[in-house]
Formats: sequence, C-alpha cells, structure tokens
Amino acid sequence: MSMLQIHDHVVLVLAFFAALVLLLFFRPKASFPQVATFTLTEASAIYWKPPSTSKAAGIQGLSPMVASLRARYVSARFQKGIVILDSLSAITDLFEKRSSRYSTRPVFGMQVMAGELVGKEDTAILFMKYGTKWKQTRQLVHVWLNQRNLETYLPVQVLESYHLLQDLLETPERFSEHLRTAIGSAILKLTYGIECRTNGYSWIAKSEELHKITAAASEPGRWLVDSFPILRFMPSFIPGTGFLRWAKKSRKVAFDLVRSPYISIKEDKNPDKTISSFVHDHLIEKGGNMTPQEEDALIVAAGSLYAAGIDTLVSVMRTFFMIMVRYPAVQTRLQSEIDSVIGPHRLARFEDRDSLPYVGCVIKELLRFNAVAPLVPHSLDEDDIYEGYRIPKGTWVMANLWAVFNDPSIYRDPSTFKPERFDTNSNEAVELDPTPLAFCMGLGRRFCPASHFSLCTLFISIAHIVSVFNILPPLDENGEEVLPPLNFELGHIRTLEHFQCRVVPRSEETANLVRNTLIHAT
Ligand code: HEM
Repeated sequence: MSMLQIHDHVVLVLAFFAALVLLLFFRPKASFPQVATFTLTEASAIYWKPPSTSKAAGIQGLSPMVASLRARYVSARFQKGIVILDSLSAITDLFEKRSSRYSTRPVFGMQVMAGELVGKEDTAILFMKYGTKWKQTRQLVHVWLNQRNLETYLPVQVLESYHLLQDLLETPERFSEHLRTAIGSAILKLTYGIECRTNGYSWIAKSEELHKITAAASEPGRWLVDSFPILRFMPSFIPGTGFLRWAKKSRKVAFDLVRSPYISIKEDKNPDKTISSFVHDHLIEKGGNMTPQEEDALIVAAGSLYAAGIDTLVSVMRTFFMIMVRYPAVQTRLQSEIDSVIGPHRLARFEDRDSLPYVGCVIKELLRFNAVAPLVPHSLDEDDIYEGYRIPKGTWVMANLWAVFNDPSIYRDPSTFKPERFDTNSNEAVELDPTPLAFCMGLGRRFCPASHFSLCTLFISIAHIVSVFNILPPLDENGEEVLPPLNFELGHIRTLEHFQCRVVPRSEETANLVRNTLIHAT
C-alpha cells in the first residue's frame, strides 16, 4: 500500500470519527420542543412538520405520557414526515377508507434497529411491510384467532383463569406476575402446545427474553441509527458501534427463539400424541407438504403471538385491578350482578356473557380509559392528498387513539371511569362503543387479529376474579388505606407503573369454590 493510500485511509477514519462525535453530540433529546398543528376540519387535527408556513402550537391536552411518547417519535424522525391523527374521522378516513394505501408499517425511524438490524421485519407480523408475505402470515393468525375458532381457545383460557385464581389465593401480592403467567401460558399452549405449568416456565422465560429484545429494539428515540440509517453500514470494530454488536446478538436470539419451538414440534416422533396447537394442527393439515414460503409464514405467525399479546392483555388486566381499588362502587355493582345471575355455587361461564351486561360495560370502559396502544403507526407506499395536504410516501401516519378516547365530544367527562356510558338499559344516551369495530385495537387491514380472543380472556378473567375476591387499597404503616397513584409508564403499550393492592377472598366459600373448581378441571 502506498503512502498516499495510507494517508487516505487515515483521513477517512478521522473523518468518520469526527462525524460520529457530531452525531452523538447532536443526538435528538427525548424532551421535544413544539409540534406544528394544522387544523383540517373542526374535529380533526394533523400534526405535521415541517412546512415552513406551519403554525406553532402546543401539545396541551395530552396526558404527559402520550405527549412524551409522541415527542420521542417526532424527535427520532427529526420532525420530518410524521402525521399524527387526533380525530376519529381522520383516522377512519385514512386507515379504513383508504386502507389499501395506508396499511404498511413505517420503514425508517424506529424500524432500522428493530425491523432491519434485529430482523423483526422477518420474524413478527407487527413489523412487516404490507405485501404478499404479510398477507400470507396474517391470514394464518386471522383464521386461528377468529371468533369461529372459539371452541379451540376458550377451554385453555378458562383453565388458565382457574389457575390464576389459585395463584391469587396463594400469593395475592404477586398479582401482576400471576397475570403475566396466566396470559403467557395460555398463548404458548395455544400456539405450540407447550404446557408451561407442568413443564416449568422455561418457555415463558425465553418468550420474555425475545419480548425484551423487541421492546428495546423498537423503543422510539433510543437508537441513533434510527435517525441516521447510514450508521448501519459502519464497520462493527469501530468504537461507538456497540449497537451493531447488540443488534447482531439480538438478531440471533430472536431468530432462534422464533424457530426452535417450531422445529421441536416438526421433529416430534409421535405427532399424534402431541397436544393440539396452532403449529401442530397446521403441520398435520398440510401433511408435510409446505413450500418454504408457507413454512416461513407459519413460523413467523406463531412467533408473533406471544410478543403481540402479552403486554396488551396484561396492561388491561392491571388497569382492572387499579380501577377496582379506586372505584369501589364499580366493584360492588360487578359483584352484585354476578352474584344474582350465577349464584354462589359455580364460576361464570362464557355462555353467561349476555346475562352479565355490566361486566361487558366494564370491559369496554377499561379499553377506553386506558388506550393500551395509544399511538398506532402506519405508513403509505405512494403519495396521497388529504384535505388539501400532500402526504408523501414513507410518511409515518400515526393514529392517536388516546386522543379519540379522551375526546369530550365523544365521551363525556373522559377522565372518569364510567362503565354506565355503555349501558344500553340506562336512560342516558349511550356513547360510542370502542369494541365491535375494534377501533381500540386498530382500524383497516392491520387491525388486531386477536380482538375476539382478547375480549374472551377479559370476560372470563374479570368475571372470575370479582366473584371470588375483593380488591382493596394497600395499607400504609399506620394500617390506613392509601390509594395508589394512576401513573403510566412510557412505551408503545400504555401500562401502569408498579402499584400495590390487597386481593382478599370475599369469604371462605369463594376460596373453596376456587380449590374445588380447579380439582375438577385438572
Ligand atoms: C386488549 C388487548 C389488545 C389490544 C388493545 C391490541 C391492540 C392492537 C393494535 C392497536 C394493533 C395494531 C393495529 C394496527 O396497526 O392498525 C394490534 C396488532 C396486532 N395484535 Fe393486538 N391487541 C391486543 C391483544 C392481542 C393478543 C392477545 C394477540 C395475540 C394473541 C394480538 C396479536 C396482534 C397481532 C399479531 C397484531 C399485528 C397485526 C398486523 O400487523 O397485521 N393482540 N393489536
């Protein structure tokens, strides 16, 4: 190598480091200045930056958590190409009525680390771009979690609910952990036939590991490479590129965890004795005749379910415990409805659903009160014009479901937990139901394929828990009841910060009912 070439290399490396220092120095901060607002119609606002003519406006009216999450997304994109839809009409217009255009996921931004480097785009439906692979994978999940497949998943949900009651009797202070175990065990059993409770919890631990990787990789504003995609081409031996090594390691863990349970079922020597599950039943149905694409779709569909389902359902259930503590009148009304319809000798069944309308109202209000997925990101593959604004392809278009659920023109007194707003027997006008069209779980072609599955889990668990337990505020050192604060953590999934409550059997009879039911069911 000549002196000139060595000199060129040194200059290149120095320039690279200088650029890196500059990038690190100017890394976007989580605290976000102000967002520009265009009011499109009275009811719909689009947040958009930059047209130079934009009118500065604050972000008042948002909960601090949603405002902060939104700020992170916007700063991660350097305020380029983000549209945040705050009204139901704008969300419906774009996500539903123009769903053929608005059904892909954002590519750059948080997608570089999560989607490309860690490989989530290849291993999870949630991150996939709209296209043939997504359609094939989604179809499998859609059919499996569909209302028509209720008979397959309901018994597993019911049995896990009994186990949850038993766990709550034994160690009530660990209620959050028990919720995670019950919901996680049900999803893993249905997906792979894995019996977590009898075979140890190693698969829950593995799934949690995968889930933590996904959460870290997709955290908005965390990775510089999301704002500067060019950084992914840096050689990984250069100092400051720890993120590339982390991505490589995480990618391997993610691919292994998604494939290994599938392979163990596929290689099972006694397939007829294997527990029926999503993967097993598909393998039997296809009789080993699958194209590589079909096989990949099955692996990815199965591997997507735990991560997509666990935080969402656990978040709603933890909110339910908090609401029971803070709104004792709601708890009393739930218990009296269940007591009068079901009586003291058995636990509620799914067939009782129509006879327990107040339980239904509480579930709707839980889904409204805590918008579990407050900002839903979609994108578009071609330019579009909406209300006179050009939205270029690749723009992140985010549905702010939190804003819809807190819009006082749709929900009176939105910050109060009021299940009665959905009571069709009340004298007051009934408010917009968030569940039947599942807009609380997204709209258009990407809406949550597990909406019915989730509503079943919520119904069974909530009806069982309130009939057996009283959920009460924790006590302070003087034995006085204290209300836990209603604080939410920052993240894609809106979930409450750690809190305590007392979970106490309503009577010795209700405690015995749990023990006897579990003995008969197992
Ligand atoms: C109350 C509980 C749940 C809520 C609030 C919820 C909400 C959502 C939302 C908002 C989306 C994005 C929709 C969009 O992009 O328009 C979604 C997607 C998804 N959800 Fe759920 N979800 C819940 C439970 C579950 C469960 C239990 C599972 C699996 C067992 C699941 C599996 C999925 C999958 C696979 C997707 C990706 C769909 C796609 O990108 O095509 N969800 N969910």
